[in-house]
Amino acid sequence: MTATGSSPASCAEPNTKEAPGSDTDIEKFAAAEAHLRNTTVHNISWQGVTVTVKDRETGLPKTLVDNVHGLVKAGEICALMGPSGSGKTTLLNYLASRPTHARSATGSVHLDGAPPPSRAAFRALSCFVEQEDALLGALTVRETLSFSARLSSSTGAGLVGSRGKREVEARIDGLLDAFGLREQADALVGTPLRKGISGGQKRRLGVASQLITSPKVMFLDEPTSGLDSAAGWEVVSFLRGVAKRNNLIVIASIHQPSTSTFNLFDKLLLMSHGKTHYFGPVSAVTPHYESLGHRMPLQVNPAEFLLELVNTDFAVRRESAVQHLDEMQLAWTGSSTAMELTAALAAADGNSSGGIEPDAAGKKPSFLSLVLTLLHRSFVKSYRDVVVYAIRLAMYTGLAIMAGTVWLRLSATQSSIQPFINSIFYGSAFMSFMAVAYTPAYIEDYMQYIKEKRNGLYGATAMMVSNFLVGIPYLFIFALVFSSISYWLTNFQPTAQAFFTWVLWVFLDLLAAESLVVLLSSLFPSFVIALALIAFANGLWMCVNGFMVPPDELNVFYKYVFHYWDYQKYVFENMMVNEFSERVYTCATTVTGCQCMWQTDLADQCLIRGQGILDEYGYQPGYMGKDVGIMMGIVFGYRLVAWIVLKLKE
Ligand SMILES: Nc1ncnc2c1ncn2[C@@H]1O[C@H](COP(=O)(O)OP(=O)(O)OP(=O)(O)O)[C@@H](O)[C@H]1O
Repeated sequence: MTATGSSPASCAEPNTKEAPGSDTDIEKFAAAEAHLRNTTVHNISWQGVTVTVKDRETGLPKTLVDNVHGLVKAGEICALMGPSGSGKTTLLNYLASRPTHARSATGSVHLDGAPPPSRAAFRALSCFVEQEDALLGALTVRETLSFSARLSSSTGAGLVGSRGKREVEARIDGLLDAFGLREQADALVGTPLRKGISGGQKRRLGVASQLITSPKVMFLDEPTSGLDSAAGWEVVSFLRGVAKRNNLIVIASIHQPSTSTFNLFDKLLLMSHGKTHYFGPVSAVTPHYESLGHRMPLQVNPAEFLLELVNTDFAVRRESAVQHLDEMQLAWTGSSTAMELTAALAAADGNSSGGIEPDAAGKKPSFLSLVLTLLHRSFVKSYRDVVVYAIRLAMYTGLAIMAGTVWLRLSATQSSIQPFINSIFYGSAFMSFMAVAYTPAYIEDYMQYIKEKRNGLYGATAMMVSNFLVGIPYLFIFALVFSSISYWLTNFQPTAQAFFTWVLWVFLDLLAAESLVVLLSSLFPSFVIALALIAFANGLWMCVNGFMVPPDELNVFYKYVFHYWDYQKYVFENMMVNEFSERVYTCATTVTGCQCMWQTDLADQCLIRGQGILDEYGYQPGYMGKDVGIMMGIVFGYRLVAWIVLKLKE
């Protein structure tokens, strides 16, 4: 194993730092990185990888990756490079055993010359770092690693149970040091409202959090995209250090690395139009092209030079450019480097020691332990990230003050009856509507879930259960705060029982509204689309809940298609029953005598029995238990469909 961290050459990059991976580094990190050491997988090889999709436009087969071979040994870091659309991500997904959305995908991927015993075994031995690695902004750097360890399907959780917390802490400290994040350990990752660590540090944290599960093979999709050259160099340099010290295999697609970042890689797979144009040592790529008559000018970034050579997108005369590209590709297949690769592949297959099984050390955490860890993580996020609940609490408090002061101290007279009804409708509908503010926080959790699901950490059930449970106390607090202010200011029926019944219905309203947000945001995890759909759904529920058009008047389509499973119907109906079923209102007295707008059995006493108002809507008391059951059913239904959506997206 060599330790040759290159120093950066360009002046835009830190030239005082040395890339980790030196002999002193190996000693320094020996103990802290013991868990990362790869003694199991000696190489990964792939042969004849061909991925074909159904062309979106023509419907005809389109080959994205065409008969690609390669071999990367333990301790090597390989760059997958090529112009945009050359098939890098597709190949990376195929190698990492992830979905490629292909019509057909063929070819073999071997570990130490033999196919892995199963997809699950391969995944346990490897990890994939996404291009936009989702991190939770409200967690600190150390917490991010700690939760990854606790959720991890291999070693992390096993350690928490068996070898203890200290061992996990030691691993986390080791990773913080290895990725230069020790000083940021207690810094927040960063939310839109609270600045956190830099983009490069986030990327390093994303890589480190995948390493906590001790993978032997790492796949990274453009780990430097969106970073400046200095930050990009640091990411690859730290990665190289860890790979060298621990004999890991690293394969990373990379867009346009700077010279010094490019030189950190040991091997290069250069692709264009899905085909291999070069696979071999980085140091031999310029000689290869020189032998084809393409001398690299001095002072030119080799990566840029190579990308320009194999890119036909901007060619003035495209046909001749494509023809020239084909000739270069043909020249590669006949080159000595290609022959060496063929021989190395044959040797690797010849030395096969049978399928490699992942270490048995790590146990999968139990479902309960996963849910508790997710609850803990969501709880930390809930009180630290104001977007999750604090802003909503402020909003609901503002809404309560506004509603309470607009409908201020209504009296039990007939002129207050319509304002009472309006207030009931407005409060319940608006509370539901404002649940839309939960969308960004949920989409962040969703993205995190997708990433962690792909890495085999936990599934849809653990996600849905923990998400549901963590919201309950907050929603109850919202309901209590909103009701405590608006109920008494408005002067709804002033009894404790009526008040707590009211709180219950506001709580159920919020529970259903948040479940609707979860469902629609799971279906369309894009803020704008989810927002539009949630607003539309709320608009629909408001129209058909019985306030705008009394249920008996509602046309049959809306009544039978939407009204009965509109959760706002049950909230509105029960709040109306709560206010009117046991209250009596005075009629107006004029010079001509008593004038009652609602005629009830109390008209001769110049009073209106509240039930008379309920009769107009067809509402009767005594159905609260049943209606609570229906509300729970609707909440459960939303969650169930959201769970199915998450399952299908797996
Ligand atoms: N079903 C499809 N029909 C047509 N083209 C497709 C289809 N699926 C993928 N492609 C195209 O195939 C090409 C290969 O995609 P891939 O993401 O693997 O390339 P890439 O080299 O990683 O590109 P980039 O560097 O831009 O991420 C892209 O141009 C993509 O748009």
